[in-house]
Amino acid sequence: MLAPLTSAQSSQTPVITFAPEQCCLSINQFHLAYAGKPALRDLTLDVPRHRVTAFIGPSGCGKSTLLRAINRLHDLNESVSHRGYIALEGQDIHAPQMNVTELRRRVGMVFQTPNPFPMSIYENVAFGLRLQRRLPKRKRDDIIEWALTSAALWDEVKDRLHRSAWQLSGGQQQRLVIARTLAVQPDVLLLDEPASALDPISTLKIEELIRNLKSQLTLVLVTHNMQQAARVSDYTAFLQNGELVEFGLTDQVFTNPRLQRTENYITGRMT
Ligand SMILES: Nc1ncnc2c1ncn2[C@@H]1O[C@H](COP(=O)(O)OP(=O)(O)OP(=O)(O)O)[C@@H](O)[C@H]1O
Repeated sequence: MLAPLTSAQSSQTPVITFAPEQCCLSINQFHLAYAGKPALRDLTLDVPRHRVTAFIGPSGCGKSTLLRAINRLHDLNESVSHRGYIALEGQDIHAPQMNVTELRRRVGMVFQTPNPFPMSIYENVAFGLRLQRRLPKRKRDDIIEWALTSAALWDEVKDRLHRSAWQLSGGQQQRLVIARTLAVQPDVLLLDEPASALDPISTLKIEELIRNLKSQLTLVLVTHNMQQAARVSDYTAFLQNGELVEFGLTDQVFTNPRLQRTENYITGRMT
């Protein structure tokens, strides 16, 4: 497990800092408002590389807003204003020289409802690759097999790659969407409640996949499911009212939270 450099905790500004070589995303005093109404309040948080970090907290606390901020999905929403700093591998994501298309390749995002495109399984995974660069077919096929294998889907679809993606089950569709994201080799995968629309067996497959993927990239998971956060994440950030309340090792946050507010949420005394 990564050892934080510093762990200074107060009820106002909990801060855990990782060494630069351990830190993938660095969020510093980040504030975001919709039409002037704050959704994230001066949030400071480091996301460690090659680990799973869970964002938990009551509905409306700002979890999805923070995920969307990390790959600049708010750019087209004119009502959004923000200040502060988010860095990916030390680079300010809002710097003028930041290429947003390249940022979104490096920071993939998977949503609650599986959203395969209306095309074949093969073409879904090839989609981002085709936008990115021209590849010889052999090379493209290799990447598609690698991405589907990484998403634990290859064995189930290898004989029907050219059938419609919409013929897959919901759980398979979600793994296909993850394969599509992996194919362009992101550094970070943001998962916004990726299993909440799935049955228990598909949910366990997604959880196993998340645990396995951290050897390849950094994962951030938004979930309402406390057991899921405890099962798959290494670190947990608890947000409330747009503020970071507590951040620490998942084992510590779940078994020995520092703050009463965290304990109340985790034990279901606050929803
Ligand atoms: N596009 C938007 N325009 C205006 N307000 C928004 C928008 N999206 C979110 N909000 C508001 O920002 C706050 C944070 O919302 P957000 O969706 O990030 O919370 P959340 O923690 O992800 O909630 P949930 O767990 O219910 O998905 C809420 O008050 C919400 O109403």
